[in-house]
Amino acid sequence: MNALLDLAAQQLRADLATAPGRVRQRLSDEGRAARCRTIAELRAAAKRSVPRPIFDYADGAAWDEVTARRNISAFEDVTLHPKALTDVSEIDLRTSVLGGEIALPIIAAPTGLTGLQHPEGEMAIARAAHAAGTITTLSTMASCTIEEVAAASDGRRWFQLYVMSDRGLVDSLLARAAEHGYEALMLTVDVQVAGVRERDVRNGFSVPPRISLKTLAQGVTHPRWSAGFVAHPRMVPANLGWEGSATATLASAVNRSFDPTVTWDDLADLRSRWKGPVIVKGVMRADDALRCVEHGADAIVVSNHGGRQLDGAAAAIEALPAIADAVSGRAEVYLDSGIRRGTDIVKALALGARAVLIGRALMYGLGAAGEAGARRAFSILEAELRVALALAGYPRAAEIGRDAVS
Ligand SMILES: Cc1cc2nc3c(=O)[nH]c(=O)nc-3n(C[C@H](O)[C@H](O)[C@H](O)COP(=O)(O)O)c2cc1C
Ligand SMILES: CCCCC(=O)C(=O)O
Repeated sequence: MNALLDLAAQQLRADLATAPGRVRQRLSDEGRAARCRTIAELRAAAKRSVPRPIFDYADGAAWDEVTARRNISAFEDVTLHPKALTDVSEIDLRTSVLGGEIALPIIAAPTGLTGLQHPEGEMAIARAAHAAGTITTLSTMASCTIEEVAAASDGRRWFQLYVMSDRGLVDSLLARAAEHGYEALMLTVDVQVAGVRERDVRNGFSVPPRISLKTLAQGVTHPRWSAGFVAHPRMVPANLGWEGSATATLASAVNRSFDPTVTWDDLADLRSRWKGPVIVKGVMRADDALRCVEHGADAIVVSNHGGRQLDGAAAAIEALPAIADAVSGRAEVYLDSGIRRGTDIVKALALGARAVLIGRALMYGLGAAGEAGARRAFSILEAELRVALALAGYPRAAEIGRDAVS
């Protein structure tokens, strides 16, 4: 009995001695990130951590959000057919994109106004992507500058372009991206005009944020987020000269500055001017994919912008097989929109994608726990992908094919 009590007392003393360290760890970004075991848990943590309008900007989608939900449910409609008795002692996630190897077939999607989730914004995403051995894509609407992200982390970087009516601005963005080592240009073609995200409308989401009693109350109830925001307010896109501009809804700012006349001629023009690879993002039809190939695109991203643009559009995973068939190896095909699980990635690879891009998974991670949270998003998906490939009987991610799914 006495021996037992001694043991308990000893353990209690040891626990108390390490308690401050453990409390610090629990409260640290690393601790918060580590407690999230799934992308869904990162989402729940982000929802608690950042003001509601900022969570809604990332989480929300267009109109009834039907396509956003369908992006996820359509993965459930794809069935895996596991192959028996293959040696899965070594799982190889490597693949090559645009002539270079990446450690896993997951790339950071371009996201605008990322600095609202966390002041390190796209710098944190870049560090997390590079730590995972993959590529980061910087948005035209990024909160951090082209130069800041280039300086923040060594690794492969792509630059995503929205064609603005001010073509001088486009020229200067391209020149800065090329000068700072962004190897590929990703032209996004599904924001002809701003999609209507009703959560943003309801929340009065605007750039720069409008300060009201309601937003102040949000700030008070999210003190960790507020401390970051006050120290490094990243209120507007950093590369467009919008500093000091009057508050406007995101949709009206986009509709004022993006060029709705963009056509295939502009793709041809960009193709001839950009020296590196060109990727077209937001392709949902086989005929468009073929036209991209004819225009010299090196890669396309099958994407409906995470359901944030045309509600009612098909899920990206539904559009993928016909596009992969039409392209038939003449350009690389990637997919985004709805990736939340390792099995989603297995399904996308099986249906013809060489890699996937992730948008919200990283936004949730960043909102929940900054760079540690973004790293966590990569590590959760990587771990799930490893187990899913082993159980599917395909030890090499690059070799999974159509026979694995129906
Ligand atoms: C908060 C947020 C901002 C985005 N900003 C951009 C952008 O500036 N440029 C772009 O091409 N796509 C943008 N997207 C779309 C993503 O690149 C990607 O297509 C989408 O997030 C994929 O769906 P997922 O979030 O389900 O992974 C954004 C997405 C989110 C969630
Ligand atoms: C409306 C375009 C702004 C940035 C973006 O692409 C997004 O929020 O999805």
